[in-house]
Formats: sequence, structure tokens, C-alpha cells
Amino acid sequence: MNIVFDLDGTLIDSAPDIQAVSASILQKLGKPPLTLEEVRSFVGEGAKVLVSRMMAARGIEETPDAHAKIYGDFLAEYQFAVDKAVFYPGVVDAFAVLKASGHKLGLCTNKPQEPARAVLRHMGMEPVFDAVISGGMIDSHKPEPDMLLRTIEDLGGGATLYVGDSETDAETARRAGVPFALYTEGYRKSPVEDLPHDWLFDHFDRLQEIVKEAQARQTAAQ
Ligand SMILES: O=C(O)COP(=O)(O)O
Ligand SMILES: [Mg+2]
Repeated sequence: MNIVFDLDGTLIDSAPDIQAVSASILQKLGKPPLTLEEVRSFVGEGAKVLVSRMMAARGIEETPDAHAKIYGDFLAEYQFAVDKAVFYPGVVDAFAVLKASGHKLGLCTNKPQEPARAVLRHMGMEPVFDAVISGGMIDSHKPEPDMLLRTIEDLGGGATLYVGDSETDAETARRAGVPFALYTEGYRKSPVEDLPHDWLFDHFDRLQEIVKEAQARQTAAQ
């Protein structure tokens, strides 16, 4: 089956890199940096939303021009911010196991294309995915279902499990009608019971089992 992953807060903890970019931008504006906690709570709906939240948190008035300027400066640095990213425990082994079992793997992230491509390259993840859809590639973003549906289409269609960490991912899966496994150690803000999900897991060594269950459900439904 297809397994489609979210990126930030699901496969990698990229908050320290994003914090560094935001600190550099805010410093130029004479403002204190964001805390890691703030960054984690601002990620998940793409960089434009993140910049809006950053501006609000530091009392910078959000006119369209001010946002466009700060977003442009943010993006210019974002693609070089890869050094601090780390995989969550068990992710690399899970890729190997799932690929060896013949599953197709996809990535569906709201992270903009350039920084997404840069971090995939930096972490050696490029060969892992059979399809990648990142922020700005289509005219819609999660939690709208289109990015996920497009990723599935690019994988050739068929039964799919979506794996993500946030409110945005749970809602995307619900709207797309795709079974959803919620990784609980990412950037989620609400209690797990408030997020629609089919499975919960806190370590990637559980994922293979979840994929088997998803396949069994899919077979039973046919
Ligand atoms: O909001 C972002 O830019 C990161 O998004 P992701 O959680 O969809 O990878
Ligand atoms: Mg995420």
C-alpha cells in the first residue's frame, strides 16, 4: 500500500532550524527570538502562517506589505536552515522496513518547496520517496485535502495510510477520506482525543504493525 508522511514534527524535528531563522529575522527587527516551544506551536500550516504567528507574537503589525517583506526575508534564509534537524527515533529503520516490504512512500508537507528539498537532500531522504508534494506546488495547502490527494495520485493511486503529527494532518486525512496514523511526539497542540485518527503511535517501531492493520482493514472492506 502507499504510506504518505508529513515532514515537520513527524519524520524530523526541524524546530531548532526554524527557530534559528526566526531569530535572525527578528534580530534585524530589534525583537527577541522565538522560543522553541513557540516555534513548535507555530509550525504545521506552512511558512506564511508561521510568519504571521511570529509577527503577532512579537507585536509586529501585520500589513500585507510588512508580511510580504518579512516572509521574503524568512524564505531566503529558510532553505539553508538544515543543520539542526534530527530524525525522530526509529524513522530511518521504518523507511528501510517499509520499502523492503514493497510499500510506496510519499511525502506531503506544507513546508515550502526550497527548504523542503534542501532538508530532504541534507538528511539523505531524497531516494526514500516515490512522490513529494510540498508547499506551493499546487494552489492549495493542508488541511485542504488536495495536496494529500495529489500525492496519492502521483504514487499511482490505491490504498493509502497517511502519517502525521498535527491538527492540520488529522483534518487533511479526514477531508481526503484517508486512514490516519497520528504520531504523538511531534508538534500537536490539542489532546490526542480531540484529533480524528485511526491509530496513535509514539515510536516508529510501531508503524509496521499499523501498516499491516491498515492493509487488513482495506482488504476486509473490499
Ligand atoms: O508548516 C510547515 O511549514 C511544516 O509543515 P508540515 O508539518 O506539513 O511538514
Ligand atoms: Mg507536521
